[in-house]
Amino acid sequence: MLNTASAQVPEPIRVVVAGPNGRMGRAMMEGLPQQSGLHVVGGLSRKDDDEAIAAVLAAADVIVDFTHPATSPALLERALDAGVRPVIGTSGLAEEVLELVDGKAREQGIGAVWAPHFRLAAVLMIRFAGIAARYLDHVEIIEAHHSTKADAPSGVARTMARMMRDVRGSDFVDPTVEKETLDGVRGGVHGGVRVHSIRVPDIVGWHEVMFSGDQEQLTIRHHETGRESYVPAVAAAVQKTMAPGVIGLVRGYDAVIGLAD
Ligand SMILES: NC(=O)C1=CN([C@@H]2O[C@H](COP(=O)(O)OP(=O)(O)OC[C@H]3O[C@@H](n4cnc5c(N)ncnc54)[C@H](OP(=O)(O)O)[C@@H]3O)[C@@H](O)[C@H]2O)C=CC1
Ligand SMILES: O=C(O)C1=N[C@H](C(=O)O)C[C@H](O)C1
Repeated sequence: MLNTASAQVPEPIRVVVAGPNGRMGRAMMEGLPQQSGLHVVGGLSRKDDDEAIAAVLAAADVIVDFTHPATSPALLERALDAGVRPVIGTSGLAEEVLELVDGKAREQGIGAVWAPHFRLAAVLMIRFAGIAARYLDHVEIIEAHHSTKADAPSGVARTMARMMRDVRGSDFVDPTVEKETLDGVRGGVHGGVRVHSIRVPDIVGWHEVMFSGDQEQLTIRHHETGRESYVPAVAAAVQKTMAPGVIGLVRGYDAVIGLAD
């Protein structure tokens, strides 16, 4: 005899996608409905008025945000006030915004996820760079993206520069160039880490971290070729925000998947 009590199917998680017409938004709108346990209820665009935003948020459990640092903070705040859990991929957000998300999520007793990169190999690159930063005195980051990317440097480059400076506990050695014959030629700098941003058509994402020690160099490189593979990772982050006991902001895709040290 069928035991109907144990055959209950859980309700799907209702997801709204911010920026559904952007490159990442399109990938989410196409891919997330295929993910088990998820139901995409709609998208939120800058064109939507207050009423439309309120209606979509009222029908959602989670908001997936790959938009722009100018508009993302207000939308995230609004979503959190409505009790909707954010999964944030937008780059260029200030630390204060992430702290606000964490605080509001805790107030509401709900989860949230932010990740500078939602790909496994990218997370490994960030981890490996953190290890090498403890031992090698010189490092520079080169990142390349499509020419329509809004921000520079990439969120990942910024995150890695800060993280490497933090694990080292002091600035990296940043050699002085006696005469720069082109303004800005040495890139941006954080904690002695030089960061160089390349913008050309048709590159999805490319990061290289180049360390130098004593008569030796170490290069860690990540290169991605498409956006479809973000979908299962973002779906895992959506699930994470809903997991029992997850309250406040979970930082990094490594924390979402419980990557072992
Ligand atoms: N964490 C990660 O793993 C990844 C993060 N990203 C980040 O996700 C974000 C989106 O990337 P991508 O999809 O390539 O970007 P797109 O420019 O293709 O799309 C962004 C969308 O955001 C919306 N938007 C809201 N506010 C603004 C604004 N002020 N200016 C421009 N667009 C705005 C637009 O939609 P509308 O007009 O409908 O509102 C637009 O379609 C970026 O910050 C990027 O760095 C990208 C890939 C991976
Ligand atoms: O804009 C992109 O495309 C990407 N942005 C993220 C970043 O700024 O680090 C991550 C990835 O490199 C793709």
